[in-house]
Amino acid sequence: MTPFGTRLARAIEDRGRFCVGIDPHVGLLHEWGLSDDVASLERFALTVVEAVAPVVGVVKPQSAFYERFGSRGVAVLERVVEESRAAGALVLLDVKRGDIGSTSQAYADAYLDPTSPLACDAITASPFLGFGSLDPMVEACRAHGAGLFVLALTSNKEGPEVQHARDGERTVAGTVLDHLRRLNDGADPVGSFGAVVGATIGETGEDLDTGGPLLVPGFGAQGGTVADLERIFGRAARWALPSSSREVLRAGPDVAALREAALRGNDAVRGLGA
Ligand SMILES: O=c1ccn([C@@H]2O[C@H](COP(=O)(O)O)[C@@H](O)[C@H]2O)c(=O)[nH]1
Repeated sequence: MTPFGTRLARAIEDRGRFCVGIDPHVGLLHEWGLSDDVASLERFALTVVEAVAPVVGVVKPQSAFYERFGSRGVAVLERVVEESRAAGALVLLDVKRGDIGSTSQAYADAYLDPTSPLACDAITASPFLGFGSLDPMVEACRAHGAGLFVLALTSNKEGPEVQHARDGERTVAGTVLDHLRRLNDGADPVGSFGAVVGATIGETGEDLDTGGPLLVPGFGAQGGTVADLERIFGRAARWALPSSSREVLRAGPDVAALREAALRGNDAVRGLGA
């Protein structure tokens, strides 16, 4: 199986680095003239898929917005994953899983094993039960050519309390980034083990180049700009995936307008890391 990093490098080359979040917020359902029910969730999410999955490299559905409708919402998520992949986009499911190792194995089976109904190209994971607790997910990525994006420096204002905490010389975030560097060692052109680093984090002094990709939420609605990306990431931005949900989704429900918003985002970040 082709490693995720290789597939991602191709997707960036062919379609660009911009990642569109498919987050059916209740407020957006209403802005689109829809109700807060499963039929509307499906209409919203599949409209976004139709508009953006044929043109962007990566889409990022946020699992919470589907889970809140129970099993019927998860069935919609399954369609989002399947139809996005059929349209040629990689699917990075934002689900931020992490637990003791034996349960991490079940998460790996659920999202990273291609025989699962919810199999994706990559997922987000939380390392805060200890990086080693993610080993089953790491092994599943190696076995199935999937990718893992591990929280390191998140875009929310509460993140630094934990992520900037120090154990001797190293911060918690720095330790996460070191683990990722080890996992990506020797990968060419880029590894399959990414970090989640927000566009809103400001200066941290951390080395963000791990040899793997960087998922960069916080771009757009949370205030992150192209200038922030250039300042925070420098050369490491060559493997960055700036990600935006609400800012693109507000262009809907018109399919052409949504696609235009995604293409605009893609153009804005094309030259990063050059
Ligand atoms: O540090 C993080 C990690 C994940 N997210 C997720 O990204 C999107 C952001 O949505 P916007 O509408 O573009 O603000 C959302 O799904 C978050 O859960 C993040 O924002 N920050």
